[in-house]
Amino acid sequence: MFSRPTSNSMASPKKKLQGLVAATITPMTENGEINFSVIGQYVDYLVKEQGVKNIFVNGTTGEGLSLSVSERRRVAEEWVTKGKDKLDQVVIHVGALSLKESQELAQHAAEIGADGIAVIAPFFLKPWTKDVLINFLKEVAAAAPALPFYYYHIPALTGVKIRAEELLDGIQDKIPTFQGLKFSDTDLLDFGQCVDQHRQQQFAFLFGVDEQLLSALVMGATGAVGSTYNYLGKKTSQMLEAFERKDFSLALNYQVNVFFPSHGLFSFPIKDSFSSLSPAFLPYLPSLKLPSASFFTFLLFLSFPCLKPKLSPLSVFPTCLIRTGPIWIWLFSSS
Ligand SMILES: CC(=O)N[C@H](C=O)[C@@H](O)[C@H](O)[C@H](O)CO
Ligand SMILES: CC(=O)C(=O)O
Repeated sequence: MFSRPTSNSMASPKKKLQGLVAATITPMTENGEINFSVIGQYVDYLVKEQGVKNIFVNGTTGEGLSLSVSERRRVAEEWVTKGKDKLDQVVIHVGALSLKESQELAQHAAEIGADGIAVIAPFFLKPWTKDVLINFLKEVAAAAPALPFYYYHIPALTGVKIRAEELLDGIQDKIPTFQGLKFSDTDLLDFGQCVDQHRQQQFAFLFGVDEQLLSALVMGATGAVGSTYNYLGKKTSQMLEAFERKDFSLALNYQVNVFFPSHGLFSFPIKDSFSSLSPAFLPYLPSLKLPSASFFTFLLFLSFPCLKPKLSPLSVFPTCLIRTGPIWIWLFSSS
């Protein structure tokens, strides 16, 4: 499973990023400040309870693009510090609309000792060709010349539809630190072609649609980055083991029964479920006002009591009731 040999093709060889990578949420206090005090606890939870030792910080799930640059820097620092000697790799997402901010974050990630950086395509004034996008990525990567660089392909959110396969063609000539792709899209043909066309280079091919991971394994994924590995890390490892043993029916059973129920749940309800860590940040705050988020949170609570590792289902119930209160009021008043 996820067992490609380590790369020696880049300027600064580092251990290869493989296996499960949890896209961490960013804990906040009720008044919207970052709650740094729980990050150490979060690291221990991932390692001990979920067996996950790689993290992806300030990405989609971490609401990185809703944070200020200074908050992003401090969040990255805290994860690196608390993860020291406990986590294998800490990858920091440093994408931004401003090239200068992105470069600042990349340089900062290198200074604090992160293990890699990832960048999404700028999504407001968008790059309209592959070359324009590559030029942007190249300038960011150059700000951290010793760090492995990952392109974070998430076209549904960025609106940048340049196929990953096209982007990867010749990418190491432009970005010598290019080390892999985080592919958050359902186009498995594009993903499979990326893997197939770069077998020699030993890049990391990290899949990012958790509900489809099994299909991506078949296409040659070497790892997976996702929000659900925060709380389904153990179960996903079991799916990976089943896949490795070629027990495809069991692997499919995991994929369908464990992941399909959570399909379409993005960071805010997932975050609600970790309410001991924080509510969601703007623009999702206050998540209590989002009926669907509250509803899904409730379902999530019922389906995955493990989400609140320190709490018993009984102690979680009043919280569920309070959080889903608006839904019940709405349901009763509209019936
Ligand atoms: C849009 C988004 O947040 N995608 C995540 C990673 O890229 C996934 O891990 C999803 O959260 C996950 O597949 C649940 O739908
Ligand atoms: C899932 C993921 O990679 C992210 O939240 O950015």
